Amino acid sequence: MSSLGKATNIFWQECSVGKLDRQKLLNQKGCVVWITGLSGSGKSTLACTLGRDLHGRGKLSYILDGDNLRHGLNKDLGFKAEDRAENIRRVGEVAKLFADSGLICIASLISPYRRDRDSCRALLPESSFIEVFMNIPLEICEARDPKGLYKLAREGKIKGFTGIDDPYETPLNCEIEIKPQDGVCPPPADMSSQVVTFLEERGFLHA
Ligand SMILES: Nc1ncnc2c1ncn2[C@@H]1O[C@H](COP(=O)(O)OS(=O)(=O)O)[C@@H](OP(=O)(O)O)[C@H]1O
Ligand SMILES: Nc1ncnc2c1ncn2[C@@H]1O[C@H](COP(=O)(O)OP(=O)(O)O)[C@@H](O)[C@H]1O
Repeated sequence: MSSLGKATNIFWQECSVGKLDRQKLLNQKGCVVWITGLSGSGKSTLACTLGRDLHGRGKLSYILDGDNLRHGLNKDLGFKAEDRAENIRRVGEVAKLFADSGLICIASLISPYRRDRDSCRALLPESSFIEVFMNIPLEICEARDPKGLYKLAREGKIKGFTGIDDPYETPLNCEIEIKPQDGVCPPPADMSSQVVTFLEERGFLHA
């Protein structure tokens, strides 16, 4: 299998230990839980809670957090649409490798463009890309504003801030939606258990 970019004369190297062997070792199935939503919607909170809950069940996961990756792998990227697209493309490729290693990869990024998220989905085997939409209204995210970024965006001190003067395209085909009930957001433990239940029902928590 290969997908050629700029390089020519490159070949795919097969090895004798494969994904199924690794999954058997870990007693789980590799997949990507892709958490998308506005800044302040609770993506990192869900990612960390889910990571801890999976760890408690003896399941190996790894978190790819947009904010964190922008300190290293993606430090050369800003927030214009093409930079966000490259950000998501890189993280999608890394997530694909983690899933192939047998891990439950938890990616938490705003990932505001549908096309970019769908490209990541297309990298993964059927049904192993699980899109989680943090459907939390802007007013709630803005009221939380833990980093003070919405305030700066409203004051015009940050340009192109998602939800203020930059777009967020809501998912059309997500597997899981997290949203307030009667105006109240589910607590982190409930958000996480919604995802754990999905993973369990779809057989990801066993080889
Ligand atoms: N202009 C603008 N728009 C949105 N977010 C901004 C911006 N500038 C800085 N930040 C901070 O960057 C974090 C989002 O990074 P991501 O890599 O997840 O963004 S994206 O997926 O490429 O859109 C985001 O983190 P979260 O609040 O955790 O979402 C912000 O802390
Ligand atoms: N389910 C929740 N209920 C109440 N507050 C939450 C919930 N999830 C996250 N928060 C709070 O909202 C803020 C933003 O959460 P965070 O996980 O950093 O969002 P994001 O990663 O999407 O920017 C934090 O202060 C966090 O403690």
